[in-house]
Amino acid sequence: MTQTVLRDCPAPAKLNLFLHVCGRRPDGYHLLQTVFQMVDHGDVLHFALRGDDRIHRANDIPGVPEEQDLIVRALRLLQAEFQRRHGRLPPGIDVTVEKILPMGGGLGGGSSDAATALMAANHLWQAGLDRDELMALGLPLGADIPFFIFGQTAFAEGVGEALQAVDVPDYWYVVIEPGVSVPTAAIFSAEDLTRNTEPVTIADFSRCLVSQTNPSEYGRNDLQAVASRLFPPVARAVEWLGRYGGARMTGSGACVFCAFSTESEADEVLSKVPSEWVAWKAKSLPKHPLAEVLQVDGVID
Ligand SMILES: C[C@@](CO)(OP(=O)(O)O)[C@H](O)COP(=O)(O)OP(=O)(O)OC[C@H]1O[C@@H](n2ccc(N)nc2=O)[C@H](O)[C@@H]1O
Ligand SMILES: Nc1ncnc2c1ncn2[C@@H]1O[C@H](COP(=O)(O)OP(=O)(O)O)[C@@H](O)[C@H]1O
Repeated sequence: MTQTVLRDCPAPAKLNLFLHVCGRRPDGYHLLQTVFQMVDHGDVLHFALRGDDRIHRANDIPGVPEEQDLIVRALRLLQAEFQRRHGRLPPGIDVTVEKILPMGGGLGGGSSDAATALMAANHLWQAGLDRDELMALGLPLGADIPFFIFGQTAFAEGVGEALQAVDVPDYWYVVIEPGVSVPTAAIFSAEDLTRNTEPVTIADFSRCLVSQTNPSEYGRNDLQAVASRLFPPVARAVEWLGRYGGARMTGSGACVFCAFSTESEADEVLSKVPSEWVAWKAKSLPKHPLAEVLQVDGVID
């Protein structure tokens, strides 16, 4: 084992270009259809092997105790799986997190951090899990984790774990953070949530893109009405950004996005965003950017 440090590992945000709730599993979890799109804005993680077997987050993240951090929990799961396969514990890891993404933003920050940690540690430890095995290991920690390990724009079904690659043209996205943190559970447990949207096919979505439909104008986000009712700043951000195109919420909120064909259009809208909100632009990423850092076949292409 030669490499002991992996620095500057990206953990990008995701946007749910649409999100339909099509039913419920017997255990109460909701069956979704969504298209996940990564964008070039996110957290940055650094990893260093330790002399002992401790998994340690080296910096504070306000509101996320180390023991509850999805990164720490994911690394412990992989450490245990390594022990099961190789009969010994791999070295511990110090993780440093540059936390950029807001929590409860619907950008999948915690899941993306955990996915990046799993891929980085699989590489550093030479643990030998293939992509499907890493995705299955991450799923119990968060439904978005398999997508980030899948590593490309995807049409997702089930709770988000049944993934198929889908081509979406490059767009520039303007994203508004409405300044509230939305707990996912509160949205899914709302009585007035739409839970019976008719299933669509990947071809329905792709056909719409061919006929020039902006990706944030296809379908809808079934979680948006409930989030807008419970968190009025979400409704205000949708209303404001909607003046410039098909604006909608990502995931269970709170962030709101709109797609633009050119960077200059995105810049123009960004310059007008009211100062009460944090806002940024990001370009779509067809592939996970960690691939360039790792350049390992079998983990991510
Ligand atoms: C909505 C999505 C869309 O990408 O993303 P976020 O907006 O959170 O980023 C995901 O499905 C978020 O999945 P996940 O990250 O596993 O959700 P959690 O926060 O663990 O879920 C909290 C609670 O919401 C409910 N829940 C969650 C997902 C789902 N498909 N059905 C549910 O009913 C469950 O009661 C669960 O205990
Ligand atoms: N590394 C992490 N980064 C962010 N949140 C984390 C992390 N680990 C655990 N969490 C928990 O996950 C919750 C959801 O955060 P996040 O994934 O960023 O938002 P969302 O699910 O809305 O996209 C947070 O409120 C926090 O309690």
